[in-house]
Order: sequence, then C-alpha cells, then structure tokens
Amino acid sequence: MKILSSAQLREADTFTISHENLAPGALMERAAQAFTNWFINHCGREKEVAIFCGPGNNGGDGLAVARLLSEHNYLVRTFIPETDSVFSEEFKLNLKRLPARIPVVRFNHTAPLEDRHLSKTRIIDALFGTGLNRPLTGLYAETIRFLNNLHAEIISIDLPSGLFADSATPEDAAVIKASQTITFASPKLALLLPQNQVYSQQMHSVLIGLNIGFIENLRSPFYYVDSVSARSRWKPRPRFGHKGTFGHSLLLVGSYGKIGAAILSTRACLRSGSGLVSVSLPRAGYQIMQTAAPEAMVLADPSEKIITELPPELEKYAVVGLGPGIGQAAETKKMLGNLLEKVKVPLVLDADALNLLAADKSLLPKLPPETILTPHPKEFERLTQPFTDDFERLKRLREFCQQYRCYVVLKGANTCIGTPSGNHFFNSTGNPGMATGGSGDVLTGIITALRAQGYPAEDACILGVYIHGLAGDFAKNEKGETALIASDIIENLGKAFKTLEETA
Ligand SMILES: NC(=O)C1=CN([C@@H]2O[C@H](COP(=O)(O)OP(=O)(O)OC[C@H]3O[C@@H](n4cnc5c(N)ncnc54)[C@H](O)[C@@H]3O)[C@@H](O)[C@H]2O)[C@@H](O)CC1
Ligand SMILES: [K+]
Repeated sequence: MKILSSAQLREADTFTISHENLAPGALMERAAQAFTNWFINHCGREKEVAIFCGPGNNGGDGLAVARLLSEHNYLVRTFIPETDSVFSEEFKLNLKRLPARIPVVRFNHTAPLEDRHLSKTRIIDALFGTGLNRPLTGLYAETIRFLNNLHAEIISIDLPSGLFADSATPEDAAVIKASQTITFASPKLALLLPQNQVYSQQMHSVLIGLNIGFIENLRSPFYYVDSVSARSRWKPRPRFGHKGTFGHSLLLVGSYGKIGAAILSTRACLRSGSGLVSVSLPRAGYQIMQTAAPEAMVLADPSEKIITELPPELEKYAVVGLGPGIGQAAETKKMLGNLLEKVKVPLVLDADALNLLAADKSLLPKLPPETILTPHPKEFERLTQPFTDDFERLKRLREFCQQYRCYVVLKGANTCIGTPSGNHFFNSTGNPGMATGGSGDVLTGIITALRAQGYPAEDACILGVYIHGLAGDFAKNEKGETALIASDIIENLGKAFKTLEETA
C-alpha cells in the first residue's frame, strides 16, 4: 500500500470529488463513516464522548462523527476553540447538519473546561489533520496541552493534532498524545517513525474510497506492507518440488558463548522453507548444534571459539547468511573480507558482520550487489553517521542503499526496508515483546531461507520481516509481550506461513 503525502492526499481528494461528481461534504461523510465504524467496533457506550473540532476539514470530520455517533446512541458533546481562524466550508456544512440535541461548547480559554469532567470521557481529537502548515500556538496549543494533561483516552482523527504528516515536528511543539489514530486512505509517514511513537500508541488505516486509478499513478517512495501486499509476494511451493528446488542455505554463525545465536538462526532458517541448511560454526558449537537442530548439516571451523575460515565450495550454496553471534575477532574479520572477495551467491549480513563492516568501511564497496543487511538503528548509525531525527535517517537509508546497491532492513517497530531503487517499505506486523535477545538472529534465518528459495532480495526482505512480525504476534497471543522470547517466534513460524498460504 502506497504511503501518500498530505499534498498527494489533497490531490486524490479533489480528483475523487470531481471524477465521481460528489456533492459537497460527501467524501467527508465517507471518512466520518469509516471512523465511526471503527469507533463502534472498539469503543463502548459507557463513556461520554467529547469531540474537539478545529476550523478546517479535520474539524468538519469531527462534527460529522458527532452526528453519526449520536445516531448510534452515544452521548456526545462537541468543543470548538474560538479563535480568529476561518472555518472551512465543509466545517460550516457539518455544523449546520449537527442535530440540536448535541451540545456545542465554544471556548476561548481552557480554564472553563476544568470542571466539565473531561478526564472521565473519551476524547476524539479533530482539531487539525493533514492541513497543518506550522506549529500550533495560542489557544490551539493550550487546548492540546490541556487535553494531554487529562490523561484521558484520546482517539485522533487522521493525525494527532499538531503532528506534521511528512516532515519532522519540532520537539517542543504542542502535539496530541493519542492512544489511537484512525487515519484515512493512507498511513501517514510520521506515524511510522519511532520518534513520533509518543504521539500515537497505535494506528489504524481505513479506506474512504479515493479513486484507485489516480492513486496508482501517484509516485511515492514509501510503502506500507499490510497482509495484502505481503500475500502478493508469496509464492506457493511447486507440487513437484524437492529439497533441491528450495535451495541450500549456508549460515556462518556463532562464537564461544554465543552458540545460541547460531541455533536460533539455523532453526528459523529450517522453519522458513530452505531445502537444505548447512551451518559453519566454531568447534565448541558442533555437538550442541547437532543436537539442537538435527535437520541441519554442521561444518566445524578449525578454531574452537570463533569462525576463521570459509567452508569449501561456496558456489554450491544458494545463499550465505553471516553474522549472528560471530563476534568481532580479527580472524573473523579476515574471513569476512575473503567472503566478500569470493562469494558469487546472495549474501545476508547481520549483527557483528555489520559491526565489522562499520569498523572498516573500505569493505563496503566490496559488497556484492543485492546484499541484504539487517541492522538495528545503532548498527546502522555505525555504518553511516549519527542522525538528528528519523526523517534524516530515512534519507541516509536511501543514500546508503543506492550507493552500495544493497537492501537494508532497518529493524524496530515498523521495520523499514530500504532498496537500491530508493524505495522504503514499512512493516505492519510485530510487537514490543519482540524486542528481546535473539529476535534478530531469527530474522536472519528467515530471510536467508527465503533467498535460498529463489525469492528476489526485495521480496525476501519484505516477506521475511512481515512473517517474523506475524509469528511474533502469534507468540504474543500465547505468551504475552513480557515473557516472549526468540524461540517463541520460531515456534510460531509455521502458523505465520500457514496464514499466508491459506489466504494467498
Ligand atoms: N479534503 C477532503 O476532501 C477530505 C478531508 N478530510 C479531512 O480533512 C483534513 C484536512 O483538512 P484541511 O486541509 O482543512 O486541514 P486541517 O483541518 O488539518 O486544518 C487546516 C486549517 O488550519 C489552518 N492551519 C494550519 N496550520 C495551522 C496552525 N498551526 N495554526 C492555526 N491554523 C492552522 C489552515 O490554514 C486551515 O485553515 C484531513 O486530515 C482529514 O481529516 C477527510 O474528511 C477526507 C476528505
Ligand atoms: K486530528
């Protein structure tokens, strides 16, 4: 699913209205209806609803939602800040349509709101959406601070008010801190970036029937990977396939004390459909690996504690995955240099393989084209430079992928995949329980297995990250977020792949 900018959404709104010859307010009615449907499914009638409406179309949405919720027997009040802002036409239209039974409280100071028991209500934030063009000041900023201080449940329409959709919001700006944002037509870029997490704990994107053909022709480097886009990249296994059809993965993983990382990536690779899996690891891990993953073939490095050598006949493997648990010893670095010289098959690099690259950036131009790197933000910063905000980080990601013709899986909530063509894919699955040791090793195993099966690098990254998150979500359903460990993700890979297979 494409992520559109505010300007593109405005164009799509205008096109849809004129192309479908929609009456004034009709598209807003669809948006309000989509929000209301979500609200009815998720929020009971036990609490009163207080809707704060700004002067533009976001406020118009708020007024339309007030009418629709009231028709569904919710107890609703609306609040309108009195400023010298000009009200939009659709705001005025929906104010006119507001039934007399719904109170409209106009205020020019937040003090009189203190005794209205708002902390016990559900707040709907319809102050500003994609039309915000500067940080909020005056009564609007005061209202936002007042609402945040209530510590009530806040549900934002389209965007938390005060947040810029496509650029960095100043740190001291007044921005609503919502528990949920129901966003229209396209997820907003700002809602996918870690720095804005504090402004919306969760985001749900709802469709409002914008013209599909028009959106298809809009150019955007940003995509959101939902279940539909993940499924479209998944390929069923051919009926007459044999283990040779699904590729032979080679994993170079582990060091003394970190054989666990080797086991996790190996088991994940096996569970993700690689036809054969060979693991090369320090001697110390030989027996442990044979026991923990009997399906894997094990090659022991001459060294007891670290990986120092490449196995022979590299060309017989479909893919090489390197990094989990390997440490940063000089001999291991030498082995990495050798690998980059010799390897002719796709590479997946993670963890200490990335730290070794960061410590000697002269290795970076030697990366074979289409190498996949899976750093977490700190590892990526070491590979590039420190960044001031997430928008700058996205820019670095694009530049890095283009310069080294590689794919970077930047791990985190809404993991972002950068591609050599300059695109970014944000993942939709996963949960905070997955921020646990070994989770990244599992991801390396999954992506390596997908590459072994012949998935192009872009599909392997997108599908791998999606499946990893989905398995994590299933694991969360069983164990909760706190107790979740990386092995639980592996245990749920079967269910995750099955979900994709059955719905594809
Ligand atoms: N255009 C459409 O047809 C649709 C719009 N929709 C809603 O409309 C929203 C966008 O509406 P608008 O473009 O009217 O934008 P907003 O409602 O976000 O606000 C825009 C108004 O606020 C003013 N403004 C911007 N920054 C300000 C600031 N810092 N201080 C004070 N005033 C400021 C602008 O000059 C403008 O008058 C979307 O987020 C969505 O909620 C939806 O109803 C779907 C259909
Ligand atoms: K809003």
